[in-house]
Formats: sequence, structure tokens, C-alpha cells
Amino acid sequence: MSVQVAARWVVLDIEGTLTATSQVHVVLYDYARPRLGLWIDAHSDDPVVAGAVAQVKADAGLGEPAGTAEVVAVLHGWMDADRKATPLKTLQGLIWSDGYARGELTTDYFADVVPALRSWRDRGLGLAVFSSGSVAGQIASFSNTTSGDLRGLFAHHFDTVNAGPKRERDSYEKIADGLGATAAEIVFFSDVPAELDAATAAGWRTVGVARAGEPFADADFGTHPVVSTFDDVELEVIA
Ligand SMILES: CSCCC(=O)C(=O)COP(=O)(O)O
Ligand SMILES: [Mg+2]
Repeated sequence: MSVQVAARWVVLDIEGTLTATSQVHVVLYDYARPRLGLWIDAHSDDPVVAGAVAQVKADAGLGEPAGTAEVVAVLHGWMDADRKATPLKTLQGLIWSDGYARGELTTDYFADVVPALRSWRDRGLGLAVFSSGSVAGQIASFSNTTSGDLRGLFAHHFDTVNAGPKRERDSYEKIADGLGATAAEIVFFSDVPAELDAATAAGWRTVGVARAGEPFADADFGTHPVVSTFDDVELEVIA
């Protein structure tokens, strides 16, 4: 069944909405896992890396003398639990950016995604991304895809640093400010009902994305309209 929605801005989740969850949990996590320790040691002078490592130690209650091996053990544990912790996302994003630049990583989207995004953008809708993945990681992931370089499709990127946690209303209010849009002009697509609830609390329109075989395919989306493919979305552009 198709879902009709009017908007000026389309804000998109990545994992489970644009890409299969395995693209993140298998392809990207497996790429980052063996490289975390090497990256931390090779970039210890980079304030972004040093800040992320200090944050890991603080969050995990490690003493300051803790070495790279202990930090990596925490990061691996967070990946195993799929904890979307900001310092982990920062470090993953740096490693993935390097992997995409080397041509060692390629993003594969659900078949309906790229045609829909192109058509929405061509019809005058603004596209933005809100993911737990860092902005650097997001942009890199759009740079090398099975449909080419898609970075030009998106006008804005938001993450847990420049917006906040995805299950909190404040994050969506901050994004609306960043887009210069009213809440009613924005529609958010996500596979996670709790994220949609937070967007609704901020006054946004929402569409749940329940794709076959994905972890939230059978979730309770409550009153959110739901599609299983972007082919079933009819977007009217608010002028
Ligand atoms: C290249 S972006 C990787 C996305 C990521 O790390 C992640 O955890 C996905 O979270 P999302 O909020 O998009 O479900
Ligand atoms: Mg998701």
C-alpha cells in the first residue's frame, strides 16, 4: 500500500533504511575491527583521535594509563553490542573514510533507493541524512557506491555530534533549525520506531521503513505510516 506525504525536506536514516543492516554490521564493522588499534597508534597526535580515545576511557571507566589494547577491547565490545557510542562512531568514520578513499569499500543500497532519491531531488525536495554514523563516515559512504558517487545528492548531514542521539526529540529540533525548516515541512524515514517517535514529538512527519528480512521488519510502528520500499512513497513537494 502506498503512503502519501507532503514535505520540503526528506531526512533519511542509513542502516536498515537505505542499506541492509549487514552492510553496516558485517561489511563496515568487519573492516573497522582489525584496524582500530593500528589507527589509534598511528594517529595519536590527531586531536580528534586523542579526544575519542579519552572519551572511550572515561565512558568505560578505564584508568588513564590504559593502553590501546584495552581501549580496542572496549570498542570491540561496543561493536558486538551495536552500541552507537559517539567516540566509536568517530573512530569508525575515520577508518571507513580511508577505506573508501582506497577503493576497498563500496556501499550497496536497496534497489529502490537511488532511483527514489534522484527523483525526489529532481522534483525539488532537499535531501539530508541523520545517522548514528559520523558525518565523515556518512559522506565517505556515499562517495563510492554501486551507483557511483552520490555525495552531491545530499544538502546536509547530521550525526550524534552535530544533532544528538536519534531517540531524543531535541536532536530533531536542532536538525530543523539547521535546515531552516518548520517541523511540518520535514519527513523522516527510518526503520526504528523509537527514532520515528522522537521525530514525531518534534512535530515532524514520519514514514517507517519495514524492509523484508531486516531486524525491524516486524516491529510495531504504532501510528507511523509504513512502507517496505520507497516505490510505495508518494511525495508531494511543499512549495
Ligand atoms: C557509513 S555510515 C555508517 C552507519 C553507522 O555506523 C551506523 O551505526 C548506522 O546507524 P543508523 O543511525 O544509520 O541506523
Ligand atoms: Mg536505521
